[in-house]
Amino acid sequence: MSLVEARGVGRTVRLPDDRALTILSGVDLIVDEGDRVSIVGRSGSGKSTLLNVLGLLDAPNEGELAFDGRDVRRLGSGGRDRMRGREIGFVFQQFNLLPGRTALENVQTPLLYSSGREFWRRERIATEMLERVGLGERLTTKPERLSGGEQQRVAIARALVRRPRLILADEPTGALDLETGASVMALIESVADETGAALVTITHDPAIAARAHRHFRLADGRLHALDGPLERSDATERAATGESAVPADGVAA
Ligand SMILES: Nc1ncnc2c1ncn2[C@@H]1O[C@H](COP(=O)(O)OP(=O)(O)OP(=O)(O)O)[C@@H](O)[C@H]1O
Repeated sequence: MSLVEARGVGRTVRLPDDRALTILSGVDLIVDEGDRVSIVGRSGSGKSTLLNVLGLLDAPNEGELAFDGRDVRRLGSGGRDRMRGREIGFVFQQFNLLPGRTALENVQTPLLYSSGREFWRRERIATEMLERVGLGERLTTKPERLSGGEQQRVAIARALVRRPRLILADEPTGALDLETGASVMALIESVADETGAALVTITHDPAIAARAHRHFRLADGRLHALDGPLERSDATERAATGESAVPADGVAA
């Protein structure tokens, strides 16, 4: 069974002058367990909106959206919040860490909404996750004293600490230099591999997009599959050599 199934999904918002703005239209996307999907597109094409819809943050006004076989519209807002907290992890360009809180406190935050063993063992679980991302020595360090790459590692640990089945990454390497970005991406992929999570990455960077198994482009709110799904080895080789499977502006001709 697919993890996420979006069929004919559309999202329209009402502007302050009462005009309607259609941001997404007729989007079909199926994401399976363990999938690696990249989405490119020009600024303003609707990428973040699509990620918010897939992450159950924004509701579609059209079409059907199912998560783990369940119709998201029937869940109600409490059910959507619980499903998001348990099953979905977000990684953003701007890390979004809580300032003034240690790395360990930041990573524990999602576990405050868990229950039972996960709740009571939250410090141990968060510590193990920080060790997993190579920050076992920085547990009590606050984000403002960490480098950009380290901050993103904390954010990754926080996103993945509940072992979500879907990871949604919005420009996860956008604030990092090329080398740090590639290592951060490799880290997200390896943790996703361990847990069998699906990974959907929005990026402007063709090398990051090429690391995925399936590639899409959003243009004017419509999602297009890019030609010829790349084999993993081919994608990795292209990423390593800087050769692009996706045009530099992220928009296919
Ligand atoms: N709630 C909203 N109300 C009004 N307009 C919105 C709203 N959300 C998004 N938009 C508009 O919809 C369009 C798509 O926004 P979105 O953030 O999804 O694009 P994007 O592809 O992620 O852009 P970027 O790459 O610049 O982050 C933009 O023109 C944006 O201004």
